Amino acid sequence: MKILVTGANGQLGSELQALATTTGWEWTFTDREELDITDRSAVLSFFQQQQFTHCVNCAAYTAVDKAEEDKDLTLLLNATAVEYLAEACKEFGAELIQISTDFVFDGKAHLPLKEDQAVDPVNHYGFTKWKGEQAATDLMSNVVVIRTSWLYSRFGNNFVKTMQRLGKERDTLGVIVDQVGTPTNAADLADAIVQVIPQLVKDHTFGGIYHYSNEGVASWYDFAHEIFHQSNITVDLKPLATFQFPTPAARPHYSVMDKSKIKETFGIAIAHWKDSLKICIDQLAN
Ligand SMILES: NC(=O)C1=CN([C@@H]2O[C@H](COP(=O)(O)OP(=O)(O)OC[C@H]3O[C@@H](n4cnc5c(N)ncnc54)[C@H](OP(=O)(O)O)[C@@H]3O)[C@@H](O)[C@H]2O)C=CC1
Ligand SMILES: Cc1cn([C@H]2C[C@H](O)[C@@H](COP(=O)(O)OP(=O)(O)O[C@H]3O[C@@H](C)C(=O)[C@@H](O)[C@H]3O)O2)c(=O)[nH]c1=O
Repeated sequence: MKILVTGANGQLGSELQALATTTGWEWTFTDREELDITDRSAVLSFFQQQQFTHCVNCAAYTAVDKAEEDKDLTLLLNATAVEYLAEACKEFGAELIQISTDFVFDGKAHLPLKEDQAVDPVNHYGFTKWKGEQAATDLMSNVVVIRTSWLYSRFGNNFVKTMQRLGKERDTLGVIVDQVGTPTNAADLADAIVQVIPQLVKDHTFGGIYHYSNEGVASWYDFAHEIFHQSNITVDLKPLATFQFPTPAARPHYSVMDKSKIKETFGIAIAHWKDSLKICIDQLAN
C-alpha cells in the first residue's frame, strides 16, 4: 500500500506520521510546501509521478472565525481542492479518505446525529466542508468521508493547549456551557484511519460518510473543566451562555455524533473522551 497524506503537519497528519512506522506501508507525507492541494496541475502531476493506493486528505482551512472573513480561500481549500484530489484519485486509481466535521450540522438536534441526517451548516467553515464532501462524493462512489469533532492533539494548536495556557495566565475563565459535542483525540482518529485503510483494499464498496469522535458527551465547559482537573490547574471556571462569548462564526449547540456505522462496518472500538484526554495531557506533560 502506498499512502499519500496531505496537510501532514497539522494535528491529524502529525498523528498519522507518528503511527506510520507501525504499519509497514509506504507513506508520503506532504504539507503545503511539498504539495499545495489548491494547485490543480500540481496535484495531478504528483499523482501521475507516484502510484498511490490511498490519499488521506488532512489539509483544511480550520480557523473557524477567520473563515468568515477569508471566505474565498476557505472555499478553495476545503472544497475546490478536494475536487482536485478526487479527480486525481479517480484518474490514477487511488482511494480517497476525506476528513469532515460536525460543523456541517445546524446544531438543533437533541439526539446523536447519524450520517444520513440533513446537514445545514451554521457557519462558512461548515458550509465549505460540506461542499468538500459533495465535491469528493460526486466524482467517486468509493470515497470515504469521516466526519469528526473537536479535534485536539499533542501536536498543533487546539482547545486543550489554549485552556492550559489561559488557566495558567488567569484566575478566572468563562467557557461556553450550551454547546455540546464530543472531543476527539486526533491520535485515536489516526488509529481508526489505519484500521480502515486495509479493509478498503479487501472491499471496494465501503464508500460513504462515517461519523467518528471519542465516546461520551461534553460541553466546552465540561471539556475545559476536565482539562484543568487532569492538568492540576486551579482556575475559577465559570459557565457561559453562547451570547456571553460572542464569536464571528456561529457554532452548533448540539453536534454529538452517532458512531454506530463506523464501529460496525470496520470493527472499530472507541475510547471515552476523558480517557483519551488523559493520554494527551500526559504526553504534553512529558
Ligand atoms: N481541528 C478540529 O477541531 C477539527 C478538524 N476537522 C477536520 O479534520 C481535518 C484535520 O484537521 P486538523 O489536523 O485539526 O487541521 P490543522 O489545521 O491542524 O492542519 C491542516 C493542515 O493543512 C495544511 N494546509 C493549509 N493549506 C494547505 C494547502 N493549500 N495545501 C496543503 N496543505 C495545506 C496546513 O498548513 P499551514 O499550517 O501551513 O496552513 C496544516 O498543516 C480537517 O479536514 C479538518 O477540517 C474536523 C473536525 C474538528
Ligand atoms: C478560548 C475560549 C473559547 N470558548 C468557546 C468558543 C467556542 O464556542 C468553543 C471552542 O472554541 P475554539 O475556537 O477553540 O474551537 P472551534 O474552532 O470552535 O473548534 C472547531 O474547530 C473546527 C475546525 C471543527 O471542525 C469543530 O469540530 C470544532 O473543533 O469554546 C470559550 O467559551 N471560552 C474561551 O476562553
